[in-house]
Amino acid sequence: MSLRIDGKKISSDIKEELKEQVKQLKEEGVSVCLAVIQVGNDPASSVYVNNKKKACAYIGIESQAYELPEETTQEELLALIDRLNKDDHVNGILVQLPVPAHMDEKEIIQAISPAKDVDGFHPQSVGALSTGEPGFVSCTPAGIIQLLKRSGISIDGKDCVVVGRSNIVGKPMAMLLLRENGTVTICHSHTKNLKEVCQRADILVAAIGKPKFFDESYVKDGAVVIDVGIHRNAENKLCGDVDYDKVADKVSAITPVPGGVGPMTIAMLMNNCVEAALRMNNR
Ligand SMILES: Nc1nc2c(c(=O)[nH]1)N[C@@H](CN(C=O)c1ccc(C(=O)N[C@@H](CCC(=O)O)C(=O)O)cc1)CN2
Ligand SMILES: [Mg+2]
Repeated sequence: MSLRIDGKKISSDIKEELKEQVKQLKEEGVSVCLAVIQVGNDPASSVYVNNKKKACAYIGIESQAYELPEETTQEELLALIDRLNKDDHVNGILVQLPVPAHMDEKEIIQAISPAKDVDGFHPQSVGALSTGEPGFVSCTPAGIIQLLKRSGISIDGKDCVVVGRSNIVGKPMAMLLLRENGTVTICHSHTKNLKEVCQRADILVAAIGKPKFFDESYVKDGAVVIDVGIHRNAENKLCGDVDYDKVADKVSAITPVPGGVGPMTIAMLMNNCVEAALRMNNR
């Protein structure tokens, strides 16, 4: 029997801890405020933005929602970000991704002040992660580290294989595992013998973006499997990059989809907002 890593439970524990911390900070006169910007009305994005607002309300973080029309120009969005960067009341700023095709995502991410970059997507935040300087860490990979730690899974000295090299998940994931003294391999579309590399993993992070790609032939007995994928089939049922039913019996621990990595993203966003307020108040 493998351990089913319960991201719902762990994220809810983290939110409880943050709620207590925010209550304490309020008593000391420190408030926490997150500005969430959505451009257009992509239905999935609207769900995520709504969940972020709900998490803020639960924890006691003020949220400011900016719901901008699809035809908003790059300049208009940059002007809003500039205004929020300069607003001392606002601790964290995020732009929900993806932005509409006519916008320049890179320029938008770079416009957010690194001090308020609670998504951890700014190049300065990414750079700080690799050099060990203080900075915000991308929420999904940070959440995965919490899932492992809070499940009593040690990373030190382990063979960690990350499949996927996106700026938001794969690359920061590799840096975080390295920071925890894992021996890290990053695989991608040009990797030769992907299966053999995955079979060596003590900890396999699947972020390839293909539904149920990883079956039991990719994992070694007793490995820990973290599934970052989220896919919806024709019947609206969710699945990950890992074929859970085929893999679960062979491994020591595995995250389900839904209810594994996904819920941690918002919990870690909330954590970064509190961290931003602490830093802005020199705590
Ligand atoms: N600015 C950002 N944009 C996007 C991010 C991000 O971190 N910052 N990540 C994703 C969307 N996202 C949060 O924004 C997100 C995705 C999924 C989940 C989640 O809890 N998933 C559930 C399933 C939910 C469902 O039913 O669809 C799970 O896996 O259990 C939370 C947040 C892209 N954009
Ligand atoms: Mg404040």
